Amino acid sequence: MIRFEKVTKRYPGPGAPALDRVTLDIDKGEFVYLVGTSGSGKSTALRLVLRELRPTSGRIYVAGKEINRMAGWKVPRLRRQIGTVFQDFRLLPNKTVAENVAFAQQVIGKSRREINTVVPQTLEMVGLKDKADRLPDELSGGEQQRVAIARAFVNRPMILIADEPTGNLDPQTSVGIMNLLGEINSTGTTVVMATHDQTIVDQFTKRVIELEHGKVIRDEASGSYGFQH
Ligand SMILES: Nc1ncnc2c1ncn2[C@@H]1O[C@H](COP(=O)(O)OP(=O)(O)OP(=O)(O)O)[C@@H](O)[C@H]1O
Repeated sequence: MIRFEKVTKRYPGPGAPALDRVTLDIDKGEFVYLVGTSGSGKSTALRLVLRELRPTSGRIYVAGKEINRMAGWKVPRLRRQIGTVFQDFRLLPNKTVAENVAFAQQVIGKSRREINTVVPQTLEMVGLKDKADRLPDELSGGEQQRVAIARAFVNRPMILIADEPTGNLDPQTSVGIMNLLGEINSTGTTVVMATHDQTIVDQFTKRVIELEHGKVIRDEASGSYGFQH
């Protein structure tokens, strides 16, 4: 589903590359944690998958297509197949919960009829059916993250990218978010989650890919946050 072949990314200026000849393969339906200290290249890797950045060298395939050779007009279609969730939720503050989720469908031209069916279903899935008419700032952090996940999932993407989704949440709320990401993964959506959350990685055991100075230093099918000696 996602394949990096000797991918190097250098930002302008001096210094080591942010990613250095990274090769990895993530299959459809996998759940993968991307771990590593701050600056190790996690966000860079995620942004490359979205084609928000272009690699300096190497090839990146998403769903069998080499995305750097893809014409610019096809990039929106690529991004529609990838849901994104961030640490800071990024909800539209003046729109209600339901409107935030509906917006993701409106921008890709879904009919009102479909939106009226799918948005309530998705809000039910994330446990927010009763809060559809609230504004984001009337919700807890965990609830806001559920809205963000509903918005990312409402178009049933092939891939869900989550960059520190539990970074602003307390441990118990984080567990609820992980259960939800697990549920989404069980529908066949590939989940790639960059995280510093050791407790979560050790509790919800999944494949772990660790980056250090832009290189893959560990890739374990069922790993923990830190290397186990
Ligand atoms: N836009 C940019 N311009 C220049 N250098 C950048 C840019 N974005 C990231 N970098 C550098 O690339 C390296 C990797 O950064 P990246 O954000 O991918 O790391 P990260 O593992 O996601 O870190 P964190 O855990 O803090 O989010 C760092 O050295 C960083 O300073």
